Amino acid sequence: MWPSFARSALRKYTGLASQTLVRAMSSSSGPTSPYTTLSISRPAEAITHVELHRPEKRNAMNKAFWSEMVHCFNEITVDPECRVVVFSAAGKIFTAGIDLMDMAGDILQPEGDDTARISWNLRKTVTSYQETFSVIEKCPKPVVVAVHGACVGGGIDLITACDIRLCTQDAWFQVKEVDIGLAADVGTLQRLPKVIGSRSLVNELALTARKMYADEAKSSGLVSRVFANKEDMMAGALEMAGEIADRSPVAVQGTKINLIYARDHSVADGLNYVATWNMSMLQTQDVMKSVQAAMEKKSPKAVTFSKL
Ligand SMILES: CCC/C=C/C=C/C(=O)SCCNC(=O)CCNC(=O)[C@H](O)C(C)(C)COP(=O)(O)OP(=O)(O)OC[C@H]1O[C@@H](n2cnc3c(N)ncnc32)[C@H](O)[C@@H]1OP(=O)(O)O
Repeated sequence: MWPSFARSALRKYTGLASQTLVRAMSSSSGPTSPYTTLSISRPAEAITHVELHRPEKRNAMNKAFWSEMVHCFNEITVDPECRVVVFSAAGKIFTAGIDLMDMAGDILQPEGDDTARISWNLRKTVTSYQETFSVIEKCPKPVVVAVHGACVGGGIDLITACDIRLCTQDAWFQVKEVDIGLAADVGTLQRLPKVIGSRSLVNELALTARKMYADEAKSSGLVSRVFANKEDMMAGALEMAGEIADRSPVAVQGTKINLIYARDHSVADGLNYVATWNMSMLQTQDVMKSVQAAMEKKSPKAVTFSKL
């Protein structure tokens, strides 16, 4: 049975029976065309659910995955019906990271006639894999990621590119790359230090590949909430996504873009950027609508915002 807050959230956002949505959120039958590794659904208005869907291989990231993610998030970026994304995984765990069978050729036997060409091709491969997760960050719609079970290697690259991280009590996280002889190269080493406050802890995790469990993930700031089980987590993720979707998309998307800009620049540069941003965006009708609703003590849900 779903917790009461989840049932009320589900009713609030859709008016549909909660059990229908539970099924839509958590038991997709397989990948959604044109994808072979992702299942895409719309569990509630303005919310897109992206689910990793290779459960029999523990959602290992095969060749198809690396390009499907780029296609998927480019579509979401321009989809005016989507205001927020919930990202989760089907099956026993979140992900086992890179598919060690399918990807070995690209990494271990790169093509090219000489060292320069082999190196150049390998560089192109790495930068294209980086885009698989950078698209999450470049997408202006906030992404709430919900992790259960293991989140290994490439999984850390993925979740550190998301905006809000949730996990279950049984979740564990592992920066596994040193164990397979490489320096992580698709985002973990760049983003994890910006997520976790302790540089020492980041270094420890990346250099030893030790597992970090849910409680430490919470206390270190990797995740913001821990749930007893996956069902509760998906309800919590959907409720949070609903809170975001209720608000002005101009405000929400501008907030994501400015938070990421501020992370990567000085305070002075960030203030300059947001001043220029808001010299346009403050002119949106959404400000007047939102202020009026606040004055009338109405919730943002009561306001109709134009699509963006
Ligand atoms: C330029 C490249 C940038 C990217 C770099 C990324 C690097 C990384 O991701 S490093 C991390 C690599 N991953 C691993 O080392 C994890 C390996 N897997 C495991 O340790 C376990 O599978 C796991 C603890 C995650 C789950 O254990 P469980 O007992 O639940 O499952 P298994 O019986 O082990 O596996 C079930 C089937 O899934 C296949 N599988 C699991 N992981 C992978 C993988 N990483 N690659 C390919 N296939 C994987 C496993 O072979 C089983 O398949 P089958 O035998 O056909 O049933």
